Amino acid sequence: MWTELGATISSLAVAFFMLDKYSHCVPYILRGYLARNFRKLVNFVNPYVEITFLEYTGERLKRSDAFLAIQNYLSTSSTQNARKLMADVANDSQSVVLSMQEHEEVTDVFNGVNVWWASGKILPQSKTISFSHITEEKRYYKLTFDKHYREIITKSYLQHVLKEGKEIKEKNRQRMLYTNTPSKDWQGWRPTKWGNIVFEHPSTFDTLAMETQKKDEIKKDLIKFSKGKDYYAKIGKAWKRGYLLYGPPGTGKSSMIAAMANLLDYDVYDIELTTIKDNSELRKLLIDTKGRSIIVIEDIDCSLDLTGQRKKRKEKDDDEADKEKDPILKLKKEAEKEGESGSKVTLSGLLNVIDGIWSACGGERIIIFTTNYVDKLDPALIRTGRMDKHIEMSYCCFDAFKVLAKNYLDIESHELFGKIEEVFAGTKMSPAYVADMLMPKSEEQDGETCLKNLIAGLEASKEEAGKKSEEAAMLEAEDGVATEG
Ligand SMILES: Nc1ncnc2c1ncn2[C@@H]1O[C@H](COP(=O)(O)OP(=O)(O)OP(=O)(O)O)[C@@H](O)[C@H]1O
Ligand SMILES: [Mg+2]
Repeated sequence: MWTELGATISSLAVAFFMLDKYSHCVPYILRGYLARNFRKLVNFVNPYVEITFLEYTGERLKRSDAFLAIQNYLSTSSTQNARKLMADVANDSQSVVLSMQEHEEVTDVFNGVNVWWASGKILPQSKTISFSHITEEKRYYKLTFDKHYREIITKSYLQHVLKEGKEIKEKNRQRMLYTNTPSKDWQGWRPTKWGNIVFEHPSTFDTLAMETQKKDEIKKDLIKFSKGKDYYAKIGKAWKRGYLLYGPPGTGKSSMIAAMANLLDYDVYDIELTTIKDNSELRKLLIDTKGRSIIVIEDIDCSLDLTGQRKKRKEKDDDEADKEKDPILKLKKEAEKEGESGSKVTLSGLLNVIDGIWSACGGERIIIFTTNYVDKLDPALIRTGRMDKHIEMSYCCFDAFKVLAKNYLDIESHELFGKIEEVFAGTKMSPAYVADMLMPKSEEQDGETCLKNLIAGLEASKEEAGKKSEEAAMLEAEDGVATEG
């Protein structure tokens, strides 16, 4: 095809050169006419149409869905045609998915019509380090076809490619766990806002120890959300849902997130707020997340002092004047500045990301905040509508213990259960502790030994708690006497 086209164009070029050389022989009017219409002439004899699909559209904020679909679609046809391929592992971790490398070409046939796909990249114009996206490499796919088939290709064929590509992507999809990278890595040859690894957490709702009724309610809520595309469109709400998970350490908040992701088959984006410079960076990160995902901000109360930040900064400014005077303090301050994370994400920035106008990009997303101290959070952050559902992860109850005993020891009932239920009343033990007690530590330890160990542990902690409360009561009484005195 290219040889033919090249030959035609070079013949035209030769004709034009001859025309120019012997211009004195050609009438002036005809010469002008030919010059003006040279391009039209080339287009006329060129029987092919080209369509380019760039990897990034819209000022590089989001990867083009079409590009990804084409990449997946070509992964099947290129395996037979292309000579340079790239390999990746499929989601079963057993097979390999191949895709064509850059500057490769493959042919495809649709309803008897031949089309040609070529992959390529536009390299940066200069290799100097620049912070402008213009200098970054741009990958693309180029589709070439005979212009007589314009209708069938631009309509039916492209639709077929996008549909097939999406299906292949879904089939080969590996669920990912993403975490945000520092913004200095967002520029350059391989911009990456998110670092990722394959998500393989084994936690499920079956392994999660909590009251059965509460667990079922959460499961139903999640499934209803994931099937709610049309419903959310009907009521005019962005297709997203916020969950607040709160409770003491080791009560299964992180395990719950993993179980949710496994139930819905979603990716997980774990946002580390302290490494994000400002609200605009936070927004960019959010835009670069895909649908069908869970966006997590763990320990929201520790991530940023969202409420106190402004106050602290003001106090700092007041100190500034004093430090300027003292050279040692000045040096210390500079060193501190270097080590500082420097995050300027504010409460309003975070709220904007959760339910501002940008939050609707993508759809089908769950936002989860976790905290050990729900009372510390700003009410604006957790009001209904922002965090649609508040889930308390509490200390281990007998119901939760039964789930753990079944999972860890394969025991569904035992004569010691009565005793255990008795000891559980009034103890505050995290499921993490109970799970650890129930895990056999050697080949010799059987289920009964583990249950006995648990009873001993629970009784010991109950005794200790009793002693502590006695001591506290005594201190209180002493205080009372002292104040009276
Ligand atoms: N409800 C639970 N069901 C089953 N296992 C649990 C549960 N809670 C805790 N565990 C066990 O304890 C470990 C720690 O739990 P997890 O990390 O989910 O707690 P967390 O609430 O996120 O704690 P933190 O507040 O410290 O982050 C888990 O790996 C799991 O084995
Ligand atoms: Mg956790």
